[in-house]
Amino acid sequence: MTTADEEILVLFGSQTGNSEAAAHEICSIIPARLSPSSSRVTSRVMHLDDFLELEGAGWTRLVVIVCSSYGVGQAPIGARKFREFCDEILRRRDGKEKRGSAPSLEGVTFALLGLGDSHYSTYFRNPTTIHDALTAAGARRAGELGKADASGTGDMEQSKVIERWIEGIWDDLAKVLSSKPPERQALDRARDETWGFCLEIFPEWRPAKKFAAMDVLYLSLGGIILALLARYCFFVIGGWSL
Ligand SMILES: Cc1cc2nc3c(=O)[nH]c(=O)nc-3n(C[C@H](O)[C@H](O)[C@H](O)COP(=O)(O)O)c2cc1C
Repeated sequence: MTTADEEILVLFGSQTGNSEAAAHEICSIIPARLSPSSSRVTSRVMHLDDFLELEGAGWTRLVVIVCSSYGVGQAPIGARKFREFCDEILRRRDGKEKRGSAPSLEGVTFALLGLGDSHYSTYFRNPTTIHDALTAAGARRAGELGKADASGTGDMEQSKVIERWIEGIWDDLAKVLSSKPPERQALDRARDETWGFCLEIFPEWRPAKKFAAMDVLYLSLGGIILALLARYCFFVIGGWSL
């Protein structure tokens, strides 16, 4: 008998496509490498920002993150909002931001492959920030923190480091999946608190007010009154003209 499917999200941010290619590769291998005979593991790949905004931060118990640094230690395309999210967690941890608290990511485990270039004085700043923020919020890291340096040479060439990290991560990921799963409430709480936190820092994400039942009632009443008025006018004007 097979048990329920388990989904792993592969989240990325990438300016020139390297992290994106690695994320897609990891996502395509996950089902074959991590599905035990008794269940099916599925995977989806998406931008870190889309995970927050479009997926409403629906944390799975295991996420794999692949992300580079861009600008001056900043986030690349598809990870800028996620970086703001991480910066805010660290500001609150360090007491630089007094209001509110950071979301709890207890129950979430992440694997992280970071890309950067050691020629920059801000080498690896973005992956480091992601790592520190997630752990500060209570998430646990699985496996080695991957550090793929675009200036690496020989054995440390970036593409080789990426392939080695991908080849070496499966036992760590399998260990997470074979361990006791977190309580459903823990992941629900991580999702709700992350989403609430995002609404604080990105107020523009607040959904436009939907029509409530009372709005529909008032609109219907308004329509009926208008129809009655029109009918009244029709008879009055009709009566005069006779
Ligand atoms: C304009 C520019 C700015 C960059 N800034 C940084 C940086 O601040 N820190 C860093 O570690 N790497 C930096 N990098 C290097 C990239 O992170 C590296 O090339 C990486 O492989 C890009 O991966 P991606 O294709 O997934 O974006 C920068 C690269 C460019 C082209």
